[in-house]
Amino acid sequence: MNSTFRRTLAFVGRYKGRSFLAVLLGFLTIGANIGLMGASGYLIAKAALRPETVLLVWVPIVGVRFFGLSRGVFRYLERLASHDVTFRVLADLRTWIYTRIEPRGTVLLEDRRSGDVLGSVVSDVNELQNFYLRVLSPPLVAVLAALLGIGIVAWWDIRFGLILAVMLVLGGVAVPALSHLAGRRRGQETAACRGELYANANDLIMGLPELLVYGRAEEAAARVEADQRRLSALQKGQNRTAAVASGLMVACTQAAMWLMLLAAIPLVAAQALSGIALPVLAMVALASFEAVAPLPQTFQQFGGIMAAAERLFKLADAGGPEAPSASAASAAAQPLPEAGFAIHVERMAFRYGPSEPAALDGISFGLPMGRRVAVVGESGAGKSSLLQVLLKLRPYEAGSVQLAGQELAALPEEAVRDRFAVVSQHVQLFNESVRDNLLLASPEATDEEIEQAAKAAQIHDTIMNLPEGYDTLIGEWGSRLSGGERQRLGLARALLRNAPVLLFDEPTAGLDSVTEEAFLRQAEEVAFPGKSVLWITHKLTGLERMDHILVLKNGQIVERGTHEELLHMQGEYWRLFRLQQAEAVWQETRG
Ligand SMILES: Nc1ncnc2c1ncn2[C@@H]1O[C@H](COP(=O)(O)OP(=O)(O)OP(=O)(O)O)[C@@H](O)[C@H]1O
Repeated sequence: MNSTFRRTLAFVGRYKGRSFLAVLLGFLTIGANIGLMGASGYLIAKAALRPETVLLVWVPIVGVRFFGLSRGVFRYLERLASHDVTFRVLADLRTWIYTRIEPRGTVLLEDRRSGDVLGSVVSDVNELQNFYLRVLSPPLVAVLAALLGIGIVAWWDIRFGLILAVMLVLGGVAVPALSHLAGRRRGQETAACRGELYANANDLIMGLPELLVYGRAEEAAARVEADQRRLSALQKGQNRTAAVASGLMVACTQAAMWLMLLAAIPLVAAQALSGIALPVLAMVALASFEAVAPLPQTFQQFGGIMAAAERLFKLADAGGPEAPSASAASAAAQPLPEAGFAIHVERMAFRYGPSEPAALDGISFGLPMGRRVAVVGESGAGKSSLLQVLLKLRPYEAGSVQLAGQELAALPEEAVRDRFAVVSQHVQLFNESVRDNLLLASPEATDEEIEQAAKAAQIHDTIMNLPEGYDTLIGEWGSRLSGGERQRLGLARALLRNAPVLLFDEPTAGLDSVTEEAFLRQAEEVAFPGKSVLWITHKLTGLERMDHILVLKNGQIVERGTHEELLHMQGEYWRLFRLQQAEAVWQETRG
């Protein structure tokens, strides 16, 4: 918790000057209120004594006007300054978290549920806007303003200062701290209950068809209702605690005023104190409580804000230590050729973490320019890991990976990714127009180039049948696309990119054999020519088209050769091939 606080504080630390200005303005606002109340008390008392000339009350009248006006101005400036600091800190945080997760974006999304990542980035960063506004600034302002109030009353008599100090600590610190302690367990239960309610409601809505079919919908709805009832009860309890706390705070404020009067009246009676001091003391005591009024929120929100910061830092740290900057990596690197370069991998090893077993070990192969190499293997063999290393999403720990004779580790990430086009199993479509979705791969492509790519990938006719052709928003249409159509859009995207190396990551997973064959044919006709192709798959279909096949098992290459050579060997490849054939026959007879 301590280090989280310090790390969060460091973001505010960049704006020390502005932060202190905001605190100073906060102090001046409350100071003006104390001045206003004090001057008003003095004016009322003085006026009640019917002064002979208005000149005698002229100073307090000016004081009331001055403090009344300046309070508004200070409050406005304080809001401006504190929100300026807050939004600067938020902008820095967002940029920082983005630059930390961007190079490992796909990796992070893979490791966790993408909703978790989004939730963390959006709501946790938002939660942190309260760090300065609710946690940092109010206690500082409170201390300064309370000292001012105490100083003013202590000027008459030190005992008044002591009374006010004790009551401010009671009302501003002890009451909120106690109510926070009393409500903490209930707060945790509420958070857990809310999570359960969301999860159960989500299950109910998303799983409704299955629940209806199995006759369990009512049971699931009852669970959601029970959660809702429990949540309401917990919230009621929380509100009760908050109401008691705020009542106690008001009681402390009033008690401070009465105690002050009780202490002052005997002094007035003994003529040790002027009667005019009475309303001034009472009013200053009341006004001083404005300083501690926001502290209950500080207590309430501190835990939640620190938890949000902790989640964010965890997310940012998930990819390991801060990556060296692109410029540092590129300092020694020559630009990669635009086209036609070979990839060489030599005894490369990779693991996901220091305590993880090697996911890839002793990997050596070459992808000469214009050749087609397939990497095959069962689930968990290490295919995706290899792809991630090649795209520089994960660093290899030993051996060498060279693009055009240059070590991958020394090349800037963008330069590496620029030279690859990826067609993956999940073609991500964004809710933009079809054209914009295709332009993602190559923002400068002309309309003709887009059409050419779509025609080559045989998706042009499908697009032209849409209500607005290439300008149709993907939206609902995206979810109605068949698997084959999605893959063809992905292929069109990759074609538009016009990168020298094409990486296919399980491109035909989930496609039936007819669609798969059509996709393979299109890929071979329009995508392969003139490119280096790395085809990563667990499906051993269409591999006769490849120049070389690597068989991965437990992170190692156990066999290599052409489709025919590997079948002839009757080893791992042959075993996998026969298994898949048997499965296909079984599926057919079942169908
Ligand atoms: N994020 C991760 N953290 C730790 N280990 C991982 C991670 N991802 C994969 N692994 C492990 O690394 C090994 C290789 O996994 P990889 O995902 O590369 O296999 P794959 O051949 O692509 O499998 P699939 O076809 O199922 O995607 C496996 O033992 C897997 O458990």
